[in-house]
Amino acid sequence: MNVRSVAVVHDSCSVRFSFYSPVGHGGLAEGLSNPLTTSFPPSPFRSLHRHFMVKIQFCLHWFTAERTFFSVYETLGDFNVLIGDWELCLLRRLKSTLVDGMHLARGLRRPQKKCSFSVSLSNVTGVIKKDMEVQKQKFPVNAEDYKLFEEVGEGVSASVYRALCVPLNMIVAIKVLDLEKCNNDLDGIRREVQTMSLINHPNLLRSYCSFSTGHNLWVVMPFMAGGSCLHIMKTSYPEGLEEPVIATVLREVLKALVYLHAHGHIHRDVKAGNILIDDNGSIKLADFGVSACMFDTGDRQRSRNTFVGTPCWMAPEVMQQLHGYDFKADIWSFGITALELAHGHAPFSKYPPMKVLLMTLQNAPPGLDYERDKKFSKSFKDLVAVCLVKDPKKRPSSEKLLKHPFFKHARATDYLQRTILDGLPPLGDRFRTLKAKEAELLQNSELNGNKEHLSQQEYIRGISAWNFNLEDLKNQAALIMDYDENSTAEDLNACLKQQQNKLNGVGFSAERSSPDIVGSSDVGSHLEDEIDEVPNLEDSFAAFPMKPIQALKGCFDVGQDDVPDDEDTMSPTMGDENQSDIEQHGAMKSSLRSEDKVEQNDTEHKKSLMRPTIISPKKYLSGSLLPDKVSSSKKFVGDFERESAQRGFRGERSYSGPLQGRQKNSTANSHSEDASEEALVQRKGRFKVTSADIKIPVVSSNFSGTTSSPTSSIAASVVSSLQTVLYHSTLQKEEIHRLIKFVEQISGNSMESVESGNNGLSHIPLTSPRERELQSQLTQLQQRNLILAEKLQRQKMMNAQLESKLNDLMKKESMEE
Ligand SMILES: Nc1ncnc2c1ncn2[C@@H]1O[C@H](COP(=O)(O)OP(=O)(O)OP(=O)(O)O)[C@@H](O)[C@H]1O
Repeated sequence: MNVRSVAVVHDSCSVRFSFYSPVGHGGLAEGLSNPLTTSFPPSPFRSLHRHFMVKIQFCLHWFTAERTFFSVYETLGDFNVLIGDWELCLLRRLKSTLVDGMHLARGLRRPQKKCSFSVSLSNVTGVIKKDMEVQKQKFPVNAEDYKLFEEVGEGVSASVYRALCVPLNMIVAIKVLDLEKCNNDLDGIRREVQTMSLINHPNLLRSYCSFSTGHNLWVVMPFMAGGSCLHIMKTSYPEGLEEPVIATVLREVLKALVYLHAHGHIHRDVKAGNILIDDNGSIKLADFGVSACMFDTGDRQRSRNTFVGTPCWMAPEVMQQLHGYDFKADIWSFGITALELAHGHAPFSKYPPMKVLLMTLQNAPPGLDYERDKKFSKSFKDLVAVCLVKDPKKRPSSEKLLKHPFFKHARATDYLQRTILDGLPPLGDRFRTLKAKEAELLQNSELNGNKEHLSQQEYIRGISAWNFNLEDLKNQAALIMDYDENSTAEDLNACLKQQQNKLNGVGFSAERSSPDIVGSSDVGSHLEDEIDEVPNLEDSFAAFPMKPIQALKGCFDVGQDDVPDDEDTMSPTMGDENQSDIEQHGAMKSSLRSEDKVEQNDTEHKKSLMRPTIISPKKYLSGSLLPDKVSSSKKFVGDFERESAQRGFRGERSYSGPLQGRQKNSTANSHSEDASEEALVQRKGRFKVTSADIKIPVVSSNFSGTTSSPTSSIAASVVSSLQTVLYHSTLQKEEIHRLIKFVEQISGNSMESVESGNNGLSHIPLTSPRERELQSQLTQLQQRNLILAEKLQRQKMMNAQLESKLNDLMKKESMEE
């Protein structure tokens, strides 16, 4: 099929509908809800044997027998025409347009007689033409046919260059992946490349071709001259974008998601950094490195239980890994992306991943609730609210979401060209400037010894090399409330109200838009279930709080110097010592709280109420967030490097790694033959641990030199469950602390020691039923705590027995050998 003929056939399309509308716009609405009677023109795409997109220009005339009372000329965005689905698609689309039209007609408020409208479809637009024409071209698969120019982007696994495809005389982008450095994620790369070559949607970044050269894989794709939305925000809009811009960008992204979901894919990494803009304002969603297919079966199906994504954007069900997840995970990330575009950064982005996980699970979903969000429309706030519902079932599908009234604020994509792209320096220059800034920041921070400030800054700016040490991780496992230091006094009030509402709602994890509570309020009951299920090892592994910790331990960079002597602190072989470690941690937090200064004024007082458990941000993210190469003077691709890259040789530049951490990781991999290490895949900015892949390390001092046996894995699992119990126990302690703190705040009494349990409480005069209710909850929690401690003790004994049996078994085995 040649492009020209599509255009011609398409040109001739014209649709005419009529329906009877007895009274005013109400009648129109009625008319819309009935099937429209019409004969559709034949699909102009009949002869095409695949899906593809068209952009339709239409002119809508609304008229009665006497006169046309209004006309609307509009361009329908790209819409997906499925073969054989033409009528349905058209009808659906027109209906939604008519609803828009109806809003316009609302002002008329006059009885109508017979109403009809006609729609003429004008043409397939240039974008599609371009795509189709480009698609038809054959891209060479030799590195010599491409000329690499400047570097325009960098990710975990790759660097991206602007390049010229010499035979076609066309500017393209080439993603260069160093296969040697990504060899623990070849499957991911294969999936990414495959998905990119198969997708066909104007809002998705596809690849023209890919080939390997030396130990590099080159993926040739359209060059998106505007770069990513994150890049644009970093350069010019650190406080976020304007609402019509956000609406326009999000609508395009949503169209991409509708397509992906309709084809059974979950993107799993929707965020501003993966939304690319071309110089004409068109938008493409990129990065299919962690996408998954719902139609996968067998082993691949397990990927839908994979702990994957980027923490701030990750849906609660993805973190929990309890029942797997589906397309709705993308809707959550989409909601977070909306907030990211509105504020310039994602919610919780200043916190380290462990906290992000806990906050996502325990806090009410973030939203546009603060004073600074007053400028945003109700429909925007609603869009965010419907996406950020903890229960995935209650989130709308992408298709439904596309009909959300918020998208009425969306404009044609050339609006983006006129607004956010106008005046921007070329992408390569921007990329270079940003990198130089980052390097400078790194240098200054290192000079000032102020790494944590740097970490936070960089993290907020989107550079998320998840680089930890274990001690930090443990410290991060603190429950904190959503409190933003940048908030205004009104924000604080709003936040206070929110927190009080949460308290009033008994649990601490109120769901703004959903009554479902995912969090600590029901920890006790869950916990009891878990304890009862200890022998059911599969289930015990599925318990949330343990998994992220294990996942984080294995997944992130734990540099040699970061690893404490008690390296197995969080490992399943954790013994009493480690238990006391966790307790110590709890104690540390409570001591921190007790050190809280008496607040001077009201606002400060409120602040203290809102962040009772924020712990010192000491060493949030250990180590640099920047690639090694950033700090080196050799940051920008020079001729030599270009040449090297063209020869498939990238020398010392570890592009594919984040960098410091990634290199450490690969070192760790190389020096460790431990299979448990191999299964864990580390990524910068997002992490990926397949539950099926995680092999819990079972090596302990007791079993030194042994490989895992069924018995040892049972022991490991039991210990893992114990850890879960411990963890829950810590969580409960925190709940108690918070309750006490709250009671303290409202009664105006200070308590000497929260650790004194009931005794401490008895000093408080209970003046209101609410206080009494809280106290009874507190007592219940404390009782549960006691029961749990007992159960824990029993489990410990069981574990000791198992260990001794295991030792006996092993002795026997070694004697037999
Ligand atoms: N086609 C393109 N045109 C212009 N810039 C691009 C293009 N593709 C990618 N980039 C830029 O390069 C950056 C890294 O690309 P990409 O996200 O594909 O790499 P990655 O290794 O998968 O990254 P990560 O896993 O960290 O998200 C992007 O954030 C974007 O800024």
